[in-house]
Amino acid sequence: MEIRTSEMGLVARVARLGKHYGEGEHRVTALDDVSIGIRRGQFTAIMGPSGSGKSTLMHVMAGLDTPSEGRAWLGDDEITGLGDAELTRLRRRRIGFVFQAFNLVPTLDAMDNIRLPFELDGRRPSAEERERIDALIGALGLVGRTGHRPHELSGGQQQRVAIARALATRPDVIFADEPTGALDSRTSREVLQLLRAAVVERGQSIAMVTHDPVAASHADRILFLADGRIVSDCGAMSAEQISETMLHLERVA
Ligand SMILES: Nc1ncnc2c1ncn2[C@@H]1O[C@H](COP(=O)(O)OP(=O)(O)OP(=O)(O)O)[C@@H](O)[C@H]1O
Repeated sequence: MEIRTSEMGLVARVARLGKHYGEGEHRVTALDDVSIGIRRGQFTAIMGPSGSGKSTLMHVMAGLDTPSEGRAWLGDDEITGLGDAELTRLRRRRIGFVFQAFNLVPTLDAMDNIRLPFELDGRRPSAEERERIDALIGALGLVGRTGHRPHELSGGQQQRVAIARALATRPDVIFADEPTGALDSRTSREVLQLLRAAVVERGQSIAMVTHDPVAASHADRILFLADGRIVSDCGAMSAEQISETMLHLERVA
């Protein structure tokens, strides 16, 4: 019998993953035989040169993209081969997303965007959840902005709404793609501290793609990708050590 993902102390994992685009001489290999797990209660950063496969790996792990080869699990559920409806349900219950393109609904104001995961799950936030949402709005400096629609907010404010939305339902795992990309350094630090608190205080798990060595230095573990493969799996590192590793990978890429 197969060992379950949870018994391995993981919240998500992939095995022998491959992802290709195009055919023949146009074929691009985005992921090449990747086997890796995201550990429960850890903040994992995923780094690597541009085009190394970071976003593809995160999208496959989160069930947003299907692999060409290999298998993927979210918790104990294998997601490879699941239909759209089942995948959507799993994602909604288990995952929070913070993506570069924010993925906010343009016609909804900030508060309704934050409450959207509850709405989609067919329920209203409980009193405790409403309190958590208010605390997130305060911590993210969004007080007074909750009635604004995305186009009335700056890029950084939109990103903070996306972060509040991802944390509001307290999902098992949060997938974040460049969550601090649109933020100034002070707000970045606050966002990273909030993500850390989700891990340390509430035992949630985070996988974060980033180019920023300072952002990655908040992580417990750093995975480095190059040419679609995991080339290094490290514990916490300083921003300087991370920059050096990245320089080395970019030189050999
Ligand atoms: N839809 C697609 N069609 C064709 N090729 C793609 C597609 N998506 C990604 N790729 C290619 O797959 C490889 C990995 O892309 P991916 O976006 O995962 O890299 P990344 O490490 O996230 O890059 P970046 O840091 O620049 O965002 C790249 O060579 C990219 O050009």
